[in-house]
Amino acid sequence: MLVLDGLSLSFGGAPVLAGIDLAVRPGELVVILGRSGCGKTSLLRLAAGMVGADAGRVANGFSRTAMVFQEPRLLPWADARDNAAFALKAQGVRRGARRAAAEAILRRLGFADGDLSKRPAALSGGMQQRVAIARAFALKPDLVLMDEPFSALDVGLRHDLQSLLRAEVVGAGAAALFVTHDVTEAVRIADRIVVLSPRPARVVADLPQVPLAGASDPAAAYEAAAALLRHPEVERALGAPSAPSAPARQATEALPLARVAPAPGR
Ligand SMILES: Nc1ncnc2c1ncn2[C@@H]1O[C@H](COP(=O)(O)OP(=O)(O)OP(=O)(O)O)[C@@H](O)[C@H]1O
Repeated sequence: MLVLDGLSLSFGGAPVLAGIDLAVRPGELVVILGRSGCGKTSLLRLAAGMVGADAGRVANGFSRTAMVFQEPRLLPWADARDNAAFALKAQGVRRGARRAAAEAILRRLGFADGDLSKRPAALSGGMQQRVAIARAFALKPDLVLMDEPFSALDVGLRHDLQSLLRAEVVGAGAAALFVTHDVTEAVRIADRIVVLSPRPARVVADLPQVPLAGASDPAAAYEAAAALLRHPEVERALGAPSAPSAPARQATEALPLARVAPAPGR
């Protein structure tokens, strides 16, 4: 289990996180949802042990933690296969075995023969991000920390990878802590959605969900997102307008979604 206990953090005296309590259990995908700049990445970096908190503590009982960042952070001189195999090298896995493992994951992520030996400069942004995801999954992590990993991808690929994340990571019994500001993404993948307030971030809602990734009805995610936004504390935290009267609410039902969710094809 990963336990974040009373985490507080400031930058230059300005509070960013104000007493965050959160637990992530094996087999659970927890989404952290909050407005841009509210402190989501900072919280993930604390969870990863990359920075220390001003107060509180992080207890990580998982044995293999992998992280996927917003940007791919690939080695420019190494091809896709070697980049995806990189973390296995540090674990002492032999070259042939680690390249085979990396290749298998890259193929599941949609890589064709000709792409496996391309260097990052010859890959699209979406392909580079898939290499970064393969690098994390190759470790067979029991905890994955993901910082808006799909935000640069087109909507079809994003949906494929959301389903794959649930199947490969959560389906294998691992846990994931996933940061996003996209409400529809949150309802597609989450077992629980933890909503943060604007700076300084506090947990304002911690809501169980039935994840919709792979659901055949594309409208289901929008309906679930709209339902989430009807929680007053969620609506306030995500910056939607204050609760309108019933007739006004009907007239503007789609408006908060347009503000917090990416436009189709982004
Ligand atoms: N190293 C740093 N030094 C000073 N301020 C920082 C540092 N890192 C983050 N901040 C500030 O802390 C606040 C929270 O940043 P953070 O990146 O955690 O937010 P976020 O919710 O992940 O944002 P986004 O959704 O835009 O990625 C921001 O105001 C940011 O400018």
